[in-house]
Amino acid sequence: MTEQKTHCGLVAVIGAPNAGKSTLVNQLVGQKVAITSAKAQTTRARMLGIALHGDTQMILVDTPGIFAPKRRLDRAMVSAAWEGAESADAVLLLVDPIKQRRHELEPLVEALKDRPERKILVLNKVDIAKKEPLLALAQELGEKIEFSEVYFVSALTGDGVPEMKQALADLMPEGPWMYPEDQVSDVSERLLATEITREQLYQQLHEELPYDSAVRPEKYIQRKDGSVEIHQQIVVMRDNQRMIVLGKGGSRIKSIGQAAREELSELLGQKVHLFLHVKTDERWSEDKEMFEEMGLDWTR
Ligand SMILES: Nc1nc2c(ncn2[C@@H]2O[C@H](COP(=O)(O)OP(=O)(O)OP(=O)(O)O)[C@@H](O)[C@H]2O)c(=O)[nH]1
Repeated sequence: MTEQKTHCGLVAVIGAPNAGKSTLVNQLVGQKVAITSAKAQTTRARMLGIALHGDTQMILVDTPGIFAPKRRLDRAMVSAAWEGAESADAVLLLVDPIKQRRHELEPLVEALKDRPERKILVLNKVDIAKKEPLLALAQELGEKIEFSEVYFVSALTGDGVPEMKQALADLMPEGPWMYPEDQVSDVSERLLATEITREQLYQQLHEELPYDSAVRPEKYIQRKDGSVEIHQQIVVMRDNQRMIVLGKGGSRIKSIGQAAREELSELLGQKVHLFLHVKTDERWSEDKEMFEEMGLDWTR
């Protein structure tokens, strides 16, 4: 019997905030591994999504949107993004043709153009974008960066994604798989659980909740009856934000907890008991321990 050769490689997904990177990674993996939201900069730490295609395993690095960093949290996010791109077998530049802003794209173009990795341009949101500006943008970017390929996709509907996935798989070098066949991400269930709560916070509070909030894992207990008990702390900077998260008579936090619990039960395939606590800590974004819990590097 001839042994079948496997392929394995790294694909970095780079793009401005809100371009749809997490949505694309979820689509390529075939299940939700990264949270998404209409609020920019939802993705914080670098995370891996693991996609399979035939005998090929692709390790997708979903990077936080790159922007001009000022605060420590932002700087840590940006450096996590570039570390993700290093030594990748392909770097995907994902662009939202509708909302892309010049000042967000420029630094990306500058940083990418001389990099040695194979670069692929992916124009996203074809489900809502008009064809003419889409082609013009592809041409404009193609003049600045040497892309080996260009794809037009909708990460949301999946349109164009299978063709792109096939092409990416073909680029991956021969080698053993780095992760077991059934593993879809490198994020622990404990951390994924906090991300699901954070997604609900964003979805239910929209612009009311500033970007300065975090969800920390407190306890994660597997119960003997097959269910899991999860305790998390929602940290905000100010007391009025705490009141917003709690809502009238605790109604908002209840609804956030309920939605997060339902989604987690489905993802984990077991019954979930979720306990959320809201805490005000105006200095959390200067807290080393919290940074490390979120998988970010404090020293940047
Ligand atoms: N119509 C449409 N919307 C999309 C598409 N892809 C992503 N979106 C939406 O765009 C928003 C941003 O998507 P995300 O996947 O969170 O974007 P991101 O690039 O990971 O964002 P950051 O975490 O801020 O870096 C969400 O509301 C998505 O539902 C698409 O192909 N079509």
